[in-house]
Amino acid sequence: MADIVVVFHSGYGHTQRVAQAVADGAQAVLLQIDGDGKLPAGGWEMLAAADAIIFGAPTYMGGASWQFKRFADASSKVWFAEGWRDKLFAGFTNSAAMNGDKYATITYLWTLAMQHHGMWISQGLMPSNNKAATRESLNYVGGYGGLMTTSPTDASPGEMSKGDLETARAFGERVATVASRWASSKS
Ligand SMILES: Cc1cc2nc3c(=O)[nH]c(=O)nc-3n(C[C@H](O)[C@H](O)[C@H](O)COP(=O)(O)O)c2cc1C
Repeated sequence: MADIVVVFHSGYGHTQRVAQAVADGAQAVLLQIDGDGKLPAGGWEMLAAADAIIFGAPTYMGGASWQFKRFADASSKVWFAEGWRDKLFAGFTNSAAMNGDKYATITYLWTLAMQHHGMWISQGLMPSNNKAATRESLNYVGGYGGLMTTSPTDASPGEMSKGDLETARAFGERVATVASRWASSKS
């Protein structure tokens, strides 16, 4: 089985819930960036050992939270040594508005993966975009480049859409499937 790490920041717990669902689907380890933008002890080593890294950040003011960006900037040390070259990457974001400029965050996560010479895994589910679709349908938010989920500003993490969490789980499963194919093609 591939070694997958979900590295994420969450200011108020919503993105954390999504991260948990992604990790459940991918059978991945969770690595939380703290309120100062730092990883716990051993975090960089976990990332170095991973076959696939899934980035997660809430969308704040049309981009990733500053704590995630601090982590990203700190990864420049890894970048110098090309330490993440040819790893698999994927990304997700949660925000309050259905659009809310989430795609800007996904684009940033993709750019970070590209700077590290990585391979990007897309969201992988068709959107639920017909009249029969409901808020709890899979990929109702309609992401392609990465997983996008939505929680209204007055909703607690416990009130997140079950459909979004199922979508997150399916996204995690996709990363695990691709990662195991990738690992077997290298051996
Ligand atoms: C500083 C700040 C900026 C935000 N900017 C956006 C935004 O640009 N678009 C949006 O849809 N929601 C925005 N939101 C709402 C958050 O994305 C939303 O509450 C999200 O669930 C927070 O995730 P978290 O609980 O993991 O921190 C913003 C929230 C904060 C606190």
